Amino acid sequence: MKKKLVLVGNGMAGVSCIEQLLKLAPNRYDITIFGSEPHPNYNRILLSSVLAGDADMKDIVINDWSWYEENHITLHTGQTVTHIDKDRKLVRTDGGISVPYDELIIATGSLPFMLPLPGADKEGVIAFRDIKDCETMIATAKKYKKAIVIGGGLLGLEAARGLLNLNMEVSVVHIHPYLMDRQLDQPASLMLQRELEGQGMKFLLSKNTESILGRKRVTGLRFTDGSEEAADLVVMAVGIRPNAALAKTSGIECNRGIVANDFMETDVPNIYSIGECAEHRGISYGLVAPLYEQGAVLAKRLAGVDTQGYQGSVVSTKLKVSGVNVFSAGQFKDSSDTRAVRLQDELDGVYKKVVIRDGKVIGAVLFGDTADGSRLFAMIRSGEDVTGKEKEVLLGASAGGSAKSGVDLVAAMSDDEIVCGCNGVSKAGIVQAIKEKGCTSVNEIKACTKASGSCGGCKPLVADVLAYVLGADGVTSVKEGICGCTALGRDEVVEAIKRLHLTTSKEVMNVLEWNNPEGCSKCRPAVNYYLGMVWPEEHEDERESRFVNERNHANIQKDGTYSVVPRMYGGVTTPKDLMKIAEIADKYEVPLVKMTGGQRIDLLGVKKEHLPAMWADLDMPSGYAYGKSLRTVKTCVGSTFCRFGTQDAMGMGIKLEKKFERLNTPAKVKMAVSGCPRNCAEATIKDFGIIAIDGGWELHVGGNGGTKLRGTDLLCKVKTEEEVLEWSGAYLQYYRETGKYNERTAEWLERLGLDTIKAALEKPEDRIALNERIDKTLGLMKDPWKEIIEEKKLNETFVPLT
Ligand SMILES: Cc1cc2nc3c(=O)[nH]c(=O)nc-3n(C[C@H](O)[C@H](O)[C@H](O)COP(=O)(O)OP(=O)(O)OC[C@H]3O[C@@H](n4cnc5c(N)ncnc54)[C@H](O)[C@@H]3O)c2cc1C
Ligand SMILES: NC(=O)c1ccc[n+]([C@@H]2O[C@H](COP(=O)([O-])OP(=O)(O)OC[C@H]3O[C@@H](n4cnc5c(N)ncnc54)[C@H](O)[C@@H]3O)[C@@H](O)[C@H]2O)c1
Ligand code: SF4
Ligand code: FES
Repeated sequence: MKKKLVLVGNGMAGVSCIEQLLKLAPNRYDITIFGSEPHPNYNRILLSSVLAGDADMKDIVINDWSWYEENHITLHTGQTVTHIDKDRKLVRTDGGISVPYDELIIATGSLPFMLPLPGADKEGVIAFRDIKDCETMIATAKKYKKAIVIGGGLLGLEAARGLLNLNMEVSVVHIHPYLMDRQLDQPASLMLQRELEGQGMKFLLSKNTESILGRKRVTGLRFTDGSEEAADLVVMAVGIRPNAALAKTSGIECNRGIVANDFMETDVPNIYSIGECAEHRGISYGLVAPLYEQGAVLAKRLAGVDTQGYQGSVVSTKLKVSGVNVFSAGQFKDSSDTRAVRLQDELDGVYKKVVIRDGKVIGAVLFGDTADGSRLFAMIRSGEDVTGKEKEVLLGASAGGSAKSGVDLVAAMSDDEIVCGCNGVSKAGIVQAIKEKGCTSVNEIKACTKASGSCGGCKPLVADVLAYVLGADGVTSVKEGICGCTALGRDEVVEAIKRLHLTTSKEVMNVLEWNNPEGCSKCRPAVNYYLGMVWPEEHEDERESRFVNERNHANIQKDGTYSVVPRMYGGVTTPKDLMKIAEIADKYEVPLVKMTGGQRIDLLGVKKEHLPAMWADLDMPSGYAYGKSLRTVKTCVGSTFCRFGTQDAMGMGIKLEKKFERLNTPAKVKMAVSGCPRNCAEATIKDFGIIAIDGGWELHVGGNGGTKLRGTDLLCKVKTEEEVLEWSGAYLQYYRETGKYNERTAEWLERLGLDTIKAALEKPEDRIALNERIDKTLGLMKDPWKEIIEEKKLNETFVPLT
């Protein structure tokens, strides 16, 4: 007769343990699982993605109903185990079911901590823990406008991002002065705050909530400093508590969590505990990686396979908010016995910190560029001595000046480096699955190894390992929709817009059966761009689909003020314009005037209400320093003044900027013109760089000077200025027509390949046709501020910040 194994808690840790056990000893137990929730086992982590519109509820099921059947597991959903009878060895549920056990696993997870505030029981006050909470938020967003998230940790920020995507106005209330204080130090936290403010999130920092206002339903919060903030929805994300009540009332030893030894055994024979409810060596974890390790140990124990036992885990975290790269691992705070190596680049928004004690890396924080995360995490785990190499450790992939990415990064990784942190899968594990099991796609790797199956953050790295082993052509790419609202990719959406003559986002989303009819913050700006690109005359730009900076035609700064950058073609100005700018800076008491990297003047710290009047006084075109558009054409003085110059770089730059200003492009575009190969305008790190040579010009493409440094490739050499304009027009239009929204030219070029692009532009008739299309679009572009001021549409069109 088989032994009876009962699992209480149908969640991530418990079921993962059962999966392992079935592999090790498929016929050893009769298994029964109880779960309070009415669902089969699902990926709780991806609730953030569901809320953000990047995944569907059906995508997050890990094991569907049939899995239980196929493995002969008796599943009782919607049943909460309320009592464990240790003497008679049976469990009882609130629904009256009673089941005997030989072995019992308690994996009841955590409960969200609800602040015991007056009014916390009002309608509209919820946590973010399960499918029900997620559905409540989605439904609330259809009816109400304003949400407050209490808690600026991982969960709070992911909830806030999701609610923004659902078109709610979102404020995050945080008790400390810095966000994610449990994972980040102050500089990284400030950079994160700035980035999220740019995405439209509002923060109320150092705020302690005193009570929740409203009669039946919440209407707002009152803080201990006396201030109040309105809200139709309050989401509490202030941490979790191990759900140990069942164990406690059943006489099993508990502290904060259920006390378990290295073999996940409680103090009662045949009763084990794993997951967030368990406490191992004084620690209850709140991330899946350690919980899966605990499950693997217990599976071995129950299968009778030798194990060293669970030794505890060092954890690493990544925030799952699109467009934000944050990584934190180990002990990242400074103390008297630690030293830290730091790198901070405010221009590119990159911050890296590595904390060292006794010659060993013990913690790291990365913001902006997290490519080194897995390498640093491997060092923290291995405890290798890095004495004398501390700076190399910090610079890592970017040592030597050129940041490694993609396949190069994989090549530099050691075999035991972890690729998937959630599931503990190393590079060697993935390489083995490719070579021995014939995996050719990320999905197949997921099925074989579990890598990428939890938070999904490692998907790009798994894809890079595939490309490293199989070469780019050997990898089967799986079709991915442009966001969770649709399964259609970029090309299919653009093709449908053309074929079905769709001219508004509403039409696109209705006709193509978006599963979220309103779209989300990922697809709305993308669809708006594609429509404008395909139908420049018919499509009316949908301002509400644009990001906040583009809606307000200015760059929001970290303190809520704006920056104003007037257009200065080719970086050339006049004394008259300079005097005007100086007078206006003085008149509006602009706190800071600064030159930008693109040779423009930036007036920083401008109050929102001063923007229209300032632009009216300036009477200069907008510099588009905020837009997915041509930003600047940087020039050197060229032959006009420089003794080395062979061509008129400034003149060429001015012509280009006048031609392409205001053009909508998939992502920002930067240009530069140098008057000779000395290349003082740094044209070889621009999207389109022009370098004068004897008797003509070289046209360089696909450069990027940001976090992912990329030098340009030579497109061609031409003789005349007219040819420069013709090739650049054709190139930009080809990028506009084939680029994915948000894809810089450097990524686009790598995706398409230089040869494809050259072939598309090679024939004069193709270049002429592309130029005709770009000219049509350019002819329709208007200066936004001029339009606002002239048409006196100020109050209607100037959307206040959300
Ligand atoms: C929105 C969100 C995003 C997250 N993102 C990440 C991330 O990116 N990375 C990461 O590592 N972690 C993340 N986490 C944390 C991760 O989801 C948890 O660490 C993990 O789910 C814990 O697994 P568990 O099995 O211990 O608990 P759970 O998954 O909570 O499972 C416990 C289950 O037991 C059930 N249960 C409780 N008591 C009883 C009872 N008496 N009888 C029957 N059933 C019972 C519960 O209803 C629940 O379904 C996230 C969590 C949330 C909420
Ligand atoms: N990407 C990820 O890895 C991820 C995402 C979501 C959730 N999770 C996990 O889920 C669990 C819950 O996440 P969490 O963010 O709630 O927990 P947390 O403990 O990490 O963060 C809670 C935050 O709330 C703040 N806080 C506490 N009291 C407050 C108050 N009265 N007012 C305002 N702020 C207050 C704390 O300072 C803290 O920063 C954690 O274990 C977390 O690791 C992980
Ligand atoms: S790139 Fe050549 S022309 Fe231009 S400033 Fe430098 S040396 Fe002079
Ligand atoms: S790192 Fe989370 S799924 Fe791989």
